[in-house]
Amino acid sequence: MSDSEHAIYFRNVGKIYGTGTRALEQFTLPVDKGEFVSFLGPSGCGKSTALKMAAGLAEQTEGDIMVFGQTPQAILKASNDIGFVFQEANLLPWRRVLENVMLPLELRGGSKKENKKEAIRVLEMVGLKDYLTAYPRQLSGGMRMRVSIARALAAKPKLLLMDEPFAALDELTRQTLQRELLEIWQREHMTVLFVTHNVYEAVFLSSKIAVMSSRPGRLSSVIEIDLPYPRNEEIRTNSSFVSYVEQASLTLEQDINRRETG
Ligand SMILES: Nc1ncnc2c1ncn2[C@@H]1O[C@H](COP(=O)(O)OP(=O)(O)OP(=O)(O)O)[C@@H](O)[C@H]1O
Repeated sequence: MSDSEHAIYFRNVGKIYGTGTRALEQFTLPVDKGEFVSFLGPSGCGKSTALKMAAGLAEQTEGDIMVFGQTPQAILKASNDIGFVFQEANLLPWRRVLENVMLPLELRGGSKKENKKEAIRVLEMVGLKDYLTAYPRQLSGGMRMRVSIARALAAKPKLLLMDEPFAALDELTRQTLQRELLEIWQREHMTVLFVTHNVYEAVFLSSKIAVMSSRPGRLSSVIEIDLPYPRNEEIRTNSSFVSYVEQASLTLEQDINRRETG
């Protein structure tokens, strides 16, 4: 498979920050187009660093990263193919919901009418069509995160990078948003890279989990999650689901034990 046939290819990637901290080492991971891949690993193992480099917001100090066959910086400059969602919704408080979602489209240019139509389409998709004129302060945390997701989707990214987007939400809201995200992913045919600490979340969402070792982050193992989509709530009690959770937890624990005894 050539590089352009992969959504992302991390090849022997290393990152040493200016402070001397080594965040990643020899990190290699190919991601096929249309996959849903989670990065699962202990705090500080370099998950966010890997995501930022894929977005072109930070640069690796070793190895290379290709996104649809190009460098992330080239993609960032030339297109809106990469969308980013952070743990905080990061909405502009003085802009209404619709205006927040229209912002990236406005920055890109195009007709106001078309931009508005697209913003409404994605807000409908995340279940917020009745809140177009609300301000962020009038929304719950889960609703604000939906706006943030809608804003990322408005530019129709081919690759969506999500850095612990549901970490600050209560468990029920988190589960609802997980289901909604999977529906959107399937409908829009995107590739998703999703950072999480949460083993259950990683198994529920992913077609593949990249388990990372503690800092400097390396790839410990890749777990293919062979559970059919669409995935609904019942799957969480399915015996295969439970054994994937055990497998991922064990891989994480083994790495921590190795570090403590090694
Ligand atoms: N801008 C920076 N300058 C210097 N060091 C940094 C910078 N960003 C991250 N680091 C360090 O790099 C390491 C990896 O950080 P990173 O945020 O990528 O980890 P993470 O796995 O996403 O952590 P968490 O799960 O806690 O969010 C950490 O030791 C962190 O302190």
